[in-house]
Amino acid sequence: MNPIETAGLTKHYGEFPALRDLDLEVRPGEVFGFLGPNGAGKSTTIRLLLGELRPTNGSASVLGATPRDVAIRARLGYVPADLSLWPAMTGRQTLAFFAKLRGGVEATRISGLAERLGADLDKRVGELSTGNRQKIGLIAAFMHRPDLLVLDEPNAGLDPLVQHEFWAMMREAADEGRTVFLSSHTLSEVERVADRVGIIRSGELIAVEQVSELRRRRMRHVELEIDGDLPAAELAAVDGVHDPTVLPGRVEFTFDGDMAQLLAHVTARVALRDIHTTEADLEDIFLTYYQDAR
Ligand SMILES: Nc1ncnc2c1ncn2[C@@H]1O[C@H](COP(=O)(O)OP(=O)(O)OP(=O)(O)O)[C@@H](O)[C@H]1O
Repeated sequence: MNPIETAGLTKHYGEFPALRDLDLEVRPGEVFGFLGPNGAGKSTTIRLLLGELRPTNGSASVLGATPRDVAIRARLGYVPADLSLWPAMTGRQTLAFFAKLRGGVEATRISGLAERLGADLDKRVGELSTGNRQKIGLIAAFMHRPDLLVLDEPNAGLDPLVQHEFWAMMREAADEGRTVFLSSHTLSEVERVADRVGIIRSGELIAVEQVSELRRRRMRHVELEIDGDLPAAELAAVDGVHDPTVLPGRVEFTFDGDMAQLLAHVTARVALRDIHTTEADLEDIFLTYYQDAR
């Protein structure tokens, strides 16, 4: 049984379809990146998986149970997008409270995580900065070594050093056979830690890929300096050309096709003066998925 499985999972807010027909399998021991821009439906999916929302249609199974089953609570670690803690409690008191709910956590486990993240456990939570408060949320999610971690855009406000430590914590959890479901709108983050990525847009899952496959399909930015006219429509007709921009004496586009074929096509029409290519990053691949889906 996979730690997360959904079938036709759908959520409407009134008339508005925030999530449509989601079929998803997240496997044991993987970090699954759930990637999409603001408003794509990531938090809605997560709240359905946690039983905070009821689906309009379809179903979800989490750790082999229905999301509302309280028996799975202790095996879950959750960091919500809008983490709210008790402002008057210190980090230490907050974590002690959560530890109790989860049947106890060794003090050394908590202090070890606090040290890794540089968390201040003695300040009142209400007096902490956003990033420092987030660290308390992360410790609460990781400290009882849950089978499934559900993290909704968890790196909010974390500085780069802390982010690295947090990525290492996710990797370690997965290496121990636990599963991480990580929602993010940053492809570079997901690329670093995830094994597979699901890309969601306007409530629809548009692709699920191995990160290695995303990299293999990595695009290039191509810039051609030319003499003559090369209309965008003609360029767009070449296999692998995306988003051509035509400027005076220059055309630019992203490209994942056959370079020889491209050059033959171009030189048959205009004089080619220079070529610049740079490897596009995963953000561009991400955009391409969106464009393809549109
Ligand atoms: N309670 C609600 N009532 C009505 N519409 C909602 C509600 N919650 C979310 N939505 C809408 O559903 C869509 C998906 O929202 P959701 O919060 O799931 O997106 P998200 O991918 O998590 O975005 P973000 O990256 O900004 O957190 C958005 O268009 C949002 O405005």
